[in-house]
Amino acid sequence: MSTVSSLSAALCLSLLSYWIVGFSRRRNLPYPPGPRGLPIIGNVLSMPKSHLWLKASEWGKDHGNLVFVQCFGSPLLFLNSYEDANELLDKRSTKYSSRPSLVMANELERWDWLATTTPYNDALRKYRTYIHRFFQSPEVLDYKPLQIRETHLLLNALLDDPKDYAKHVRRLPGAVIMMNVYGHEVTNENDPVIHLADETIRIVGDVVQFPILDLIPWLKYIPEWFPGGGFHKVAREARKLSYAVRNEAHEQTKERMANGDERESMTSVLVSENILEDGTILNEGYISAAAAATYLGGADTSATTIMTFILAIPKYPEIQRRGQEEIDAIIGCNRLPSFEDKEQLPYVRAICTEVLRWESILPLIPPHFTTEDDEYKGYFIPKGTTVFANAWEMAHNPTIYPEPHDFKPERWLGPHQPLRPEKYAFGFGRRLCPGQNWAENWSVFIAVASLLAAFDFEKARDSSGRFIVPNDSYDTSFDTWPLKVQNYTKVIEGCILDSKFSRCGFWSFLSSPSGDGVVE
Ligand code: HEM
Repeated sequence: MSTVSSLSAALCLSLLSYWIVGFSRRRNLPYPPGPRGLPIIGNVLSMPKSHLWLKASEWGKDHGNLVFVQCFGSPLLFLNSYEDANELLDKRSTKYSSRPSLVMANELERWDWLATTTPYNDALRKYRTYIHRFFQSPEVLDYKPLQIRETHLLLNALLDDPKDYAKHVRRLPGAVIMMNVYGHEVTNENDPVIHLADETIRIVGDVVQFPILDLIPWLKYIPEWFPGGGFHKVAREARKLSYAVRNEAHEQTKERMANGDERESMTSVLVSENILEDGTILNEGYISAAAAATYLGGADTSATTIMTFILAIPKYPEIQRRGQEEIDAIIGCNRLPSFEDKEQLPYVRAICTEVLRWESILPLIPPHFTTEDDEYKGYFIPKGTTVFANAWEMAHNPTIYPEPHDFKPERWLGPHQPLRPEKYAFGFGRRLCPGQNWAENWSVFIAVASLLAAFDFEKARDSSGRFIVPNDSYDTSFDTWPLKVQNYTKVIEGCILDSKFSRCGFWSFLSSPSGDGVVE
């Protein structure tokens, strides 16, 4: 079949689905407002290549907080306000908790086992139960000492090699998660398990190259030799990776267990509990999928949060000073912060909260998908609508947060605080991030408090001694068009800090081999 006839067939199919959606619409209720689209293709031409959240905010200015668009008959709804997201995604989560089907990612590359892309089904409920059990509170795995140890390793690495700060920061959550999930110890920067997982994150991000397949799913049938069939090769490579990332570290954990060399982890506990008399493991596929999804969901997001702190702090020396004064007054100079200090460090906690708001780590919450028709505020929301909560717009609404682009921890002090970013930054309803507690309450806090305690951050200078303006653009790493799940990863390129290790003389014990954070 020629390309032209393929496209005509695809357009006919799209027209049909457009017609079906229109037909099933309840005649007495309109769709929510939105920009006018063209026949058949709808709003496809208005969809930006990146930063869809900004476009959704812009549409919101003209059409209100609910914005409805269509792409080739597929309905998309943007929720620009927390109230609407809370009402639909939290309170009506029975209807709003699935995920849209992704042709390239799920069908061809076989990432369908990944929690973030799985529809709301039994497998997802299993994954979430597992992750919750081990990550929701530190009681099961007692991950706090490990977080402290890895944070101290980060401080040491920054001391030795401040220029590579991004690499050191990235290691921190990755190493803790690998230990929690597999009992795998990350000993150096060339760790093969981390390398495989990071490669996976990159490849999943590359799905963006083939948006057309999600728009016109029928195109997946064109053969590899046919013009435009290059996606088959990419999908083949990705399938290998999908298999490897789910199974390799899992198998290594089983090997360690067989050799009596296991360290307690999510995988080792679940495998032991599910082993049958004949040696097979009940639910093994779910166990390996949940474990792999944990790293993929938690490493980049947590690292980006800490990087955002490092980006903010040299721009606001006054905030750095105030945070350090609080730490010095409460903790003094003889030890580094511990989790027990958290209650007594309100300003440091306020910095962590502002980090979560200031540069929304996931500006568009990964899309939810409706599994039933719904009515809301007099509008009709059809089954099969892809729903995006626009966390960026929620976090930068000037009526809630005056001067929203400024980094102001003070917002989070005192009795009358605005809407807290935890309410939307970790998503909604039945898809709420299962790593929220691990990240927010433990990992990010201890990293921020320890970095403040140990370092003075300031902008680097050029050879003439002038401050270099940090490059604060974020990389978008995971981006599935037209769904545009944008997940910032690497934050700052080029210079950002001269970490002056002048604070309290902590260097004397940090650079000691134990790095245990207590001055002898
Ligand atoms: C500051 C760090 C983090 C942020 C900002 C964050 C944010 C999010 C968001 C917005 C979602 C989508 C929720 C939704 O669809 O409504 C999500 C899902 C998810 N997160 Fe996190 N996350 C973070 C850390 C973590 C950590 C540490 C883990 C693992 C321990 C993790 C594992 C997951 C998983 C597995 C999902 C998929 C859940 C599902 O689709 O049902 N995340 N996260």
